Amino acid sequence: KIMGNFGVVIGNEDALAKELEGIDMWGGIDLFKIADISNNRPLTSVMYTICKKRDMFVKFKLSPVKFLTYMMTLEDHYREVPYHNSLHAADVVQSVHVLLSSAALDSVFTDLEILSALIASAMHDVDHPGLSNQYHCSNSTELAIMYNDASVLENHHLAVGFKLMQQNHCDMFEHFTQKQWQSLRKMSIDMVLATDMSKHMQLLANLKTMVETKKVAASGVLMLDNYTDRIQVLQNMVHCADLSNSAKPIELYKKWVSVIIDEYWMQGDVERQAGLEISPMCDRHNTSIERSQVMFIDFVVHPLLETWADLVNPYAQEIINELSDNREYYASLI
Ligand SMILES: COc1ccc(/C=N/OC[C@H](O)CN2C[C@@H](C)O[C@@H](C)C2)cc1OC1CCCC1
Ligand SMILES: [Mg+2]
Ligand SMILES: [Zn+2]
Repeated sequence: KIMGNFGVVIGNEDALAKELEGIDMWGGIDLFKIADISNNRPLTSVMYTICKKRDMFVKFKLSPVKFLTYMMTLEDHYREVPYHNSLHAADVVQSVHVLLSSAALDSVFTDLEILSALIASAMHDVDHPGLSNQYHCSNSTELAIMYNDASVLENHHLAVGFKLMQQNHCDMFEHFTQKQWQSLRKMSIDMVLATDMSKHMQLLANLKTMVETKKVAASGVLMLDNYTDRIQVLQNMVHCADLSNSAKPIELYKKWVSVIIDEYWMQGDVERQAGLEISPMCDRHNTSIERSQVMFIDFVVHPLLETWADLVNPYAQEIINELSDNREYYASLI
C-alpha cells in the first residue's frame, strides 16, 4: 500500500506526478509545492522517484518496502527547523541527480558511486538542530564534546543516517556484498564530511587543480582513474548542490533565503538570550539580507560553481547564468 508511484500514499498522485515531471532539470521542481502535496514527504518522494528512474532497485536488489521504510524513518529524523529540514535534503538529492547527469560525466561514475552520492545527499543534514558548528564548538555542547569539535554536525548526520539503517525493516542493503557495503559507506562518509563549510577552501583548491590537470576522453567525458580524484569530484558535486540555492530560479531562491535567514536569526536569538556573542549574519536587529547574499555569492558560491562549470564545461553554463542574474537581483536591492 505504501508503494504508491512516488513512495508515498497521498491520494493525489497525479498532482505529485505533475510536480515531479521536472525532476531531471536544474530548478525543475518546486520542493515547497512537493512538500505540500506529498503529505510532507518531499525527501522520500524525490529520492524514491530518482532511484526508480535510475533503476537502483533492480541493479542492487533493493526491497522497495525496506527502502521506503528507511527513507521515511530518515525523513522523520530531520527536524522542523526553518532551513535544515527534509525539504533541503530533498533539494540536495535532486540537485545532485541533475549534476550527475551532466554530459561530461556520462558513464564516468559506477552505479554504486551514484547510489552513494544520492544516499549521502539524503542523509547529509539529518537531525540538524538549526545551530551551526561554530555554535556547538563555542559552547562545548554535548555534540561538540562527542566529536571533539571536529565536523561536529556532519559526524552526527552520518552517525544518525547509518544507525537508522540498522533498524527493523530498514536494512535495504541486505543483499550487498561486504565489499559493496564498505565502499558505499566510505564514499558516503567522505561526501557528507566534505559538506562541512570549514572544508570549503580546501575542496575548492582541489577542484581547481583538477580543472587545470583534467584529462578528457575523445568523447568529451572526464577521465578519473583513482579514488582520490573520483571522490573529490563527488565531494564537490554534493558541496555544490548543498550551496546551490542562489543558482536556482529566483522565486525558489527567494524562498530559500527567507528560511535560512529565519534559522540564522533563531540562532542569534538563542545566543543573545544566553548573553553569547551573536554569530555573523545571525542578529535580526543588524543584518542586511541583500548584502549578505551578494557577498556569499561573490566570495563562496560563484567561485565554487564557476570552477565546477569549468570542470564539466560547457555543461553548467545555465547554472552560472542563473547565479549571475540572481546576484544582480539582490545587488539592485542594496
Ligand atoms: C540562500 O542563502 C543561503 C543558502 C545556503 C547557505 C549555506 N550556508 O552554509 C553555511 C552554514 O549555514 C554554516 N554556518 C555559516 C556561518 C557563517 O554562520 C552560521 C550561522 C551557519 C547560506 C545561505 O545564506 C547565508 C549566507 C549569506 C546570508 C545567509
Ligand atoms: Mg550540513
Ligand atoms: Zn545541507
